[in-house]
This record gives sequence, C-alpha cells and structure tokens, in this order.
Amino acid sequence: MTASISDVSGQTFDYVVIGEKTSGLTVAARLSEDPNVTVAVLEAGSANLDDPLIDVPAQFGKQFGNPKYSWEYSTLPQKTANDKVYKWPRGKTLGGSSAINYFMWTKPPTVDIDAWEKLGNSGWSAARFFEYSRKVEKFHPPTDEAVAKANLQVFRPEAHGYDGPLDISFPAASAMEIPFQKALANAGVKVAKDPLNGDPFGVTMVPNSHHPVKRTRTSAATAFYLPNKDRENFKVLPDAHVNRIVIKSSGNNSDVEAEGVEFEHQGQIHIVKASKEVIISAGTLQTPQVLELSGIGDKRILEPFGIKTLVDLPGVGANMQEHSFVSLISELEPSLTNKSLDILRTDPDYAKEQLALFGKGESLFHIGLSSTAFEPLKTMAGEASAQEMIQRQKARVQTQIESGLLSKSLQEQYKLQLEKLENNQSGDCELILIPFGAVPSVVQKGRSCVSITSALNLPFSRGTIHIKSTNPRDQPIVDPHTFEDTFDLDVMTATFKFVRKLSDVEPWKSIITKEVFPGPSVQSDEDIHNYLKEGLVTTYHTAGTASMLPRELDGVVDPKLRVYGTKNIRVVDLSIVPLHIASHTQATAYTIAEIAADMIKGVI
Ligand SMILES: Cc1cc2nc3c(=O)[nH]c(=O)nc-3n(C[C@H](O)[C@H](O)[C@H](O)COP(=O)(O)OP(=O)(O)OC[C@H]3O[C@@H](n4cnc5c(N)ncnc54)[C@H](O)[C@@H]3O)c2cc1C
Repeated sequence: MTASISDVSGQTFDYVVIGEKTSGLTVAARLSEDPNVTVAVLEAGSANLDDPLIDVPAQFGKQFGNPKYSWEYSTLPQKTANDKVYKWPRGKTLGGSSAINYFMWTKPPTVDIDAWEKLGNSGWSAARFFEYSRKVEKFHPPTDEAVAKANLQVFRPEAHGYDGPLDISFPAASAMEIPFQKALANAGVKVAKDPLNGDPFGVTMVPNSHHPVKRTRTSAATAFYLPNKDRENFKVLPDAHVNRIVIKSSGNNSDVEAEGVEFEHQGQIHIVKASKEVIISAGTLQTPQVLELSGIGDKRILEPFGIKTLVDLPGVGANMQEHSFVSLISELEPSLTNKSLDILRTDPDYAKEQLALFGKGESLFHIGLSSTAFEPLKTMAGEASAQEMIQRQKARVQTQIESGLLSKSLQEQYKLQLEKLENNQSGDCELILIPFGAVPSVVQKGRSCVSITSALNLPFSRGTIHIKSTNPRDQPIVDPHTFEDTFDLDVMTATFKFVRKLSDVEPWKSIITKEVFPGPSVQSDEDIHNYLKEGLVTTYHTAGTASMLPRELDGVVDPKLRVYGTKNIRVVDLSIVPLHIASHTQATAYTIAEIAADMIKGVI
C-alpha cells in the first residue's frame, strides 16, 4: 500500500524526495535502508501498480496522451526547425519514465563520464560510475539458445551486476535483428567490444529492463518501491503535486535552508517538513520549475513573475540537451508479414491471440528493442567528409568565442565535444532497429513495416526550460532550440544517408521491399533537412537543466549534488548531467541516484 495523506501531511521526515521517478525512488529506497532514517516521497502521478499497460512490453507509446500515465509537454515553435511544435511525453506514475519507457538498457562510453569529471566534478570518474551502475542490476545472462537466435556478439560477465534489485535480461528478438546486424557489419560497422562497460561503439544487442521469466517490465517501482513498501520509515505518496520548497527565513548573505515542501493532494494544500534535506527528483523538465517557484533560479526569469530571488542561479533551466531521432521506414517482404509489431495495432483479433500467449510460448509481446549501433561521425559520413565537418564546426566555435557569443561554460563543454569528435570517440550517431513502423500514419492494415532510426546523441544546440507562470500546475516553457547549431542538422543528415544506403546492403536488402517513409521523393539535401525537421522525435532523454558544474560555469549543483547557495537541497536526476552522453538514459538515472545515496549517507 502506498502512504495515505495523514501519514505525510504535517509530519516531519529526515528526507523529503520530490518526484519518485527512476532516480527519486532509487535514492529514497537506499536512504531508508537505515531503519533510523525516515523518508517521504511525493509523486504527482498515480500508483498504477499491476497495470498491463505498463507491465506488458511491446506497447511502445500506448500510454501517451493519457494523463493517467503521461505528462504531455509541447515545445515552443522551433524557429530553426520550420516552426515545428514537438510533443515531449514523459512518465507520470510510480516509477516515472522508467514505467513507460522503451526498456533498452545501455550505458555511456567511458569518455563521456570522464568528461563530467573534467568539467570540474571531482568524484565522478567513469570507474565509480560503472561500479555503481552494477549495483542496480540483477543481470540475467542470455541462454545459449538466445545467443544463437539473436546473434548476441558480446557477453562479458565482469561487465554486469548480479545482486541488484532491477532485473535486466534479453527480450525475444524479432526476425529482423540478424539481417540488420549483418548488414551493418557488411557496411563497415564493427561489433561493439564491451557495450555495458564503457566501450559501446559498434553494433550490439542490448538487454532490456525486463524480467526474464515473467517477461514483464522492471522499473523503479518494481525494483525500489515494491520490495520496500512495508518499511515503516519509507512513505510514498502518489497524487501529490509539489508546488514549492518551503524555505526557512534566512538572513542576507547566508545559504538558504529548506524547512519542508508544499504540495497539493486532492485539491488541498499540505506541508511536509524535512529535518535533514529536500531532494528534488522531478526530472529534467520539472526540476527547474520546482527550483524557480521556490525562489532559486535566474533573477531575470523570476523577477517578472514577482518571485523573490533567494538564490540567483542563472544555470537553472539552462544548458538543456536532448537526444532526437527520425525513422526511415521500409515495408517488409511478404513472408515477414506477421513478424512486425504493426500487426498488433492493425489486427485487434490477432493482438488478442498474442496477448493470450504472453508469458507462455512465443508471443509478439515478448519482443523488445535491442539491436543498436553507436557510431562516430566518420562511419556515417566517411573519413574525409567527417573531418571536413568537424574542422568547420571547430572554426564556427572559434568564431563564436571571438565574437563573445559563447559563455565560459559552453566553451568548456564544446572543447570536450570537439575533442571527442576529433578522436572518433564520439557516439553522436545511433542506429536502432525498431521492429514496426515508427510513424503511426504509415501503419496500415495488411502492411508490415520495420524502421531504422537516425539518432543524434551529442548535440551542440542548447535549450532552456522555465516557468510560464507562478501556477505550479502550468507546464513550463520548453524551448530546445532544435537545430539552432547547424552541425546537429549536418550530423543527422549524414546518418540518414548512411541508413538509407543500407537498403542496398545484404541481408537487409532481401527482407524489405520498398521505403515507405520518408519515401523516394526526398532526395536533395534540402528535402532531407525538411524531412528531419518535420519528422524529428524526442528520444525522451533530456538532460542538463540543473547542471553539475562549478558555479562560475553556470552550475546549479556541486559534485555532491547540493544546490549552490542552499544548506540542504539536492537535485538527484538527469538534470544534473552537464554534458550529454551517447547512451539511453535510464541506467544513468539509476546510477546517479545510487551514487547520490552513498554521498548523502557519507559513504563516499
Ligand atoms: C517514452 C519513453 C521511452 C524511453 N525509452 C528509454 C529506453 O528504452 N531506454 C532508456 O535507457 N531510457 C529510456 N527513456 C528515458 C528514461 O526512462 C528516463 O531518462 C529516466 O527514466 C529518467 O527520467 P527523468 O530523469 O527525466 O525523470 P522521470 O523518470 O520522468 O521522473 C520524474 C518524476 O517526477 C514526477 N514529478 C514531476 N514534477 C513533479 C511535481 N511537481 N511534484 C511531484 N512529482 C513530480 C513525475 O511525475 C515523474 O514521476 C525513455 C523515456 C520515455 C518517456
């Protein structure tokens, strides 16, 4: 049972955690391991436990548009992307986005985490990161049969954790995985050497956050809430929307101190007190809102709303970085008609039959997303063209520096991004096999499709997210500045052209009949740019809006994740990531929380 309002309202806990998403539940559960420590967690969404729409895989995006599960953010019209307004759904439920995500379990390259440390964050080495990432996992190695069937190239036992609470295992593989992987190999993409231990470059099969026997989703709710829900010192309250942090009045020139948190539950306003710390884990899109409504943020943003600035921190809501992708969709040759997940959407009777087989025998509902390739630009564009693009970008950055257009923070970040590009250590470009038509308008009864993404992981464009009003229920203004830096558009163009060429590479060539999206009319660079702008989708991996950086580099939190200018407020979620990673983000969100828990306990 989740907590009731009387368990929380007016009570005092050692720690109050805002948002019980991926990171929030993880850090809260770890802190409550000590029975003498009390922890309350406030979550705006509902519990939604034992819900097949969350638990059963292969229902990608089915929760979107339903306020029971999903926040429906929209961006501002993007000036540098045909004025497009993009939809950015996120998880609003116990487990947050880990309860509606696409299950892929990947980890960043070593070089990406080392970059965090180089940006002034001592203690955030790749070695520590991987050690703590293993603490989360209960890894189930693939069976020999699965290895043979899915062509899993790499399995290194020492790369994984086996005693953690989150079951990680390989989903069933679609009939398209091996042709995809072999075609990539034939197109010059190597097999990844150590994908879950810092060297993900190349093609690989990745496991999923998924139970190997029950076949159901594993999430922060299954790993960190359910096993600990009966702890007397651990109270999780759903349907509790946090308005702001209550700050103790403090004299001038001293750090501000949180006294508790104000939240709304069933139309009533309540306060819960924190005797030690308030921990914000509201996710990259809402953590800045909580800070700003509490008087912590950029004075120039807060003053027009009449909010008194308690801590002037210009970095709050800035430095936003997002992964994005587009899909190239092909029709499958007729013998593979029932192998695409499209049929689950176009034939309800067949979907029912498959659902009846779920957890038994073979079912399309057992299939996950797993074949992926993280690649440097040179694989996509060719050595000479990649070098030319990188040198052009270097010159552009230099011009921006000389014109005084780049903050010191961005200068430091871009230096590291350019170094990675020049050393071919940048996993900018990602190809993912999606065993269905990833654009709903393409899906039709009687047609079976497969998609390959062209994804951008390490953008140069930086966005912002700030409050729209003083009403905590108003969604913040999301402005990702999509393609503002044209290098991002050029990288995605190169990746798309590479993906398109795969249609002529065996064995992929033999399993598809024709490209249905964007289709043969899209040929010139101008056409491709338009298709990228129109068809772009968030990869739901936003980072950076409360960056862990030195304060003089517009940082919001220090390396212990404490908000500058405060005595007892921390941020523990992906918003602390100062420079984005070439990886999907759930493993990183859990790992940040595991590290934070030990920092708070004083273990590290
Ligand atoms: C559709 C989708 C697919 C994805 N697929 C993958 C994948 O395949 N692999 C992968 O590694 N990653 C994936 N991700 C990303 C990954 O799940 C997230 O990065 C990760 O879960 C962490 O998310 P977050 O930090 O943004 O916070 P979230 O997990 O979104 O959590 C924020 C929580 O805070 C709550 N909250 C917000 N504001 C308030 C407030 N004011 N008061 C109280 N509570 C509040 C929210 O309801 C939510 O529960 C996906 C994400 C989505 C949405």
